[in-house]
Amino acid sequence: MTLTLPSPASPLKIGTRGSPLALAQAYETRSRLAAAFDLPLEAFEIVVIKTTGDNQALIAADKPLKELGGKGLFTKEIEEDLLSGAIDIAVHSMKDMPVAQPEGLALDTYLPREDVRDAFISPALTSLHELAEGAVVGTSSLRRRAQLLNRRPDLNVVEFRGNVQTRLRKLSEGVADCTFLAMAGLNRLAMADVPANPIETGDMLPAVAQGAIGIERRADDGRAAEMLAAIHDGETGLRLAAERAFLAALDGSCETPIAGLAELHGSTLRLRGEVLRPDGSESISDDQTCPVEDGAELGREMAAKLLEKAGKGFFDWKS
Ligand SMILES: NCc1[nH]cc(CCC(=O)O)c1CC(=O)O
Repeated sequence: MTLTLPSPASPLKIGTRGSPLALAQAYETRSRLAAAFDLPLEAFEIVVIKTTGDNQALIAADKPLKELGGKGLFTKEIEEDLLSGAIDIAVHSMKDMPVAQPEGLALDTYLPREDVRDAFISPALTSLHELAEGAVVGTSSLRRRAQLLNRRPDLNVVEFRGNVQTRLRKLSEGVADCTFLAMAGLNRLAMADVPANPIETGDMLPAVAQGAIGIERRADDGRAAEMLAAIHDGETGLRLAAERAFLAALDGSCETPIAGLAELHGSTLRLRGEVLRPDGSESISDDQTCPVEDGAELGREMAAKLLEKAGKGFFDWKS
């Protein structure tokens, strides 16, 4: 098959949200594609798409994101633009992507994964272990909140949202002693001046797919499929297959505290998974290995095992 490559006259349209992190990820995708096919950057057009999530997050800046409404809050408009042909590919943080895509779309290309760890961010402290009794921690992530309270029931968790600058300002105002972000985002934005220290995965298991960029396309677009295959990272693909199968079998949404991480050691895949009660009162976890090609199966098995241990109502909020 001969591929009609994009050109400055007929560029490949790359859709993305407009946040600094989303743009950095779109630029990375563009440079990898340009390098793989020896094309000028002008053969690609970055199309910024405003999503319902972006609008609502601006309007209701203090509300927990989970109260702003349903699945696909940050992806609906982008996927509509893919299906209509307004864009050709879309770049996403895989951590924010539902486990299944709408009919007609495929999401199976991943760039090499960044640091998977969470970052501990504090102007005064360098690690979780330095937090004093009763310290105030700021996060809007249900997973991080539940994990923190599970290990440290004495901590006070306050709702914390916004970009890095907003969070740093809140910290300097004394609103909280620390906050958390993904190392991946900080690294991609080259935010060297942020007081961030990585948290080892044994202390805080990351979200499924944290640090991974995924690229979505129309399932029947042969050109996009072939171009994306050239920049796909197979190792990230194997790891996400295990993690996303785990998440899918748990029926996880962004409203359930779930953590999962797959790592490759030669031909062996190690999968760690954790589910927590939203209030942090209970954590159930597992740590297993399998041959690399069996990761998805292990993910499903681990999910079934954890769900059985958890029992009904485990994810319900206690009032
Ligand atoms: N939910 C927001 C989100 N989605 C992806 C990242 C960071 C980058 C990544 O994990 O790929 C973040 C912010 C954060 O958790 O700090």
